[in-house]
Amino acid sequence: MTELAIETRGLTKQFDRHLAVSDLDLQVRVGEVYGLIGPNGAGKTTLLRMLATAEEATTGEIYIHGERLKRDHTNSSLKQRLGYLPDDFPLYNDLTVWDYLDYFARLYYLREPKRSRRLYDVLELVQLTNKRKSQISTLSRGMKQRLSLARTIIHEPLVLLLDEPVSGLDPIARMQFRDIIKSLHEAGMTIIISSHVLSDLEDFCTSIGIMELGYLVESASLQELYQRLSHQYILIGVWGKLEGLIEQLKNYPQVEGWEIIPQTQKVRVQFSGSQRDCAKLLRKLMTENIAITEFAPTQESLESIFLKLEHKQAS
Ligand SMILES: Nc1ncnc2c1ncn2[C@@H]1O[C@H](COP(=O)(O)OP(=O)(O)OP(=O)(O)O)[C@@H](O)[C@H]1O
Repeated sequence: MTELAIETRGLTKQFDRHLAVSDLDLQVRVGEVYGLIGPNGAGKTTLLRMLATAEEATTGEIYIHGERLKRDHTNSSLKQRLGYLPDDFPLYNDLTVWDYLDYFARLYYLREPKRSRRLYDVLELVQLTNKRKSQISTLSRGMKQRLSLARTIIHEPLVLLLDEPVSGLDPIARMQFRDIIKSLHEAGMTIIISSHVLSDLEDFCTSIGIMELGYLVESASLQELYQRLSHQYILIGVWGKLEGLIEQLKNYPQVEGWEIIPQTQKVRVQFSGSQRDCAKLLRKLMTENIAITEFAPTQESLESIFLKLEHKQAS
């Protein structure tokens, strides 16, 4: 079994009488991008704050790479492995991008020449190299968020905790931010990223957890969710009449149904087979002389899978 980067056991946070996080057992494997979804007030921020040691747990335990994480000063090297981007971290508007990052690098005792090299590397990763001399106040919101991410990873953490990092960003800024997360994932980092919108996370998470009212109500790898709940669809286009295609579909065991798309020569087929079965269907249609112009298998979107889980608030 792959090593766990993050594990919590019975993690609970109570504010007065209110349970913000309730008896939570979370497991995130090394190298995962774990999307934490949940409506406002579900407990995502509180959970991330506890993982980042910014908040004390009422009860329960946290393990990072198998080592118990404590809030006291006994495990500073373990804390160094964490990078935390809160949802409201202030930037110092009067500083330049370079000076800002340099300041944080010094806090982590990075010395020259390593410090400058690290700054250049991080700036390149977040695509802000040409803005290094700009004052922070002149940056766009997307650039500021990428700069915050740069600050979060300056000390090369192994585990990254990101609280709603793309909320409030426009679609292009979101895409740029997502591309950086993908690079960090490829570099082997373990990442938890929260959002109340599933579509923000869908294209790069490897696992998803759903929180509701302090509870982790679902936690699974995307692969498992797809296997459990997804249907595959194949869009098939033909040259000429559709009758020949429909005849073939009627006799094909894994075809569960189809729908003709009006005013086109296309059919949307619901298919229960694997990728290999898909290839077999295509070969069969070709040998039956069906003039295929398009054959596009598509997996059901994560959004519609989540609706089936009936966590409607989260999806
Ligand atoms: N310091 C605090 N004192 C009292 N209650 C708190 C405190 N922090 C959070 N809460 C409560 O705990 C619950 C969970 O809040 P939390 O911010 O963790 O949720 P969230 O899922 O991150 O929501 P959002 O998407 O709005 O950030 C909420 O009901 C909130 O009001």
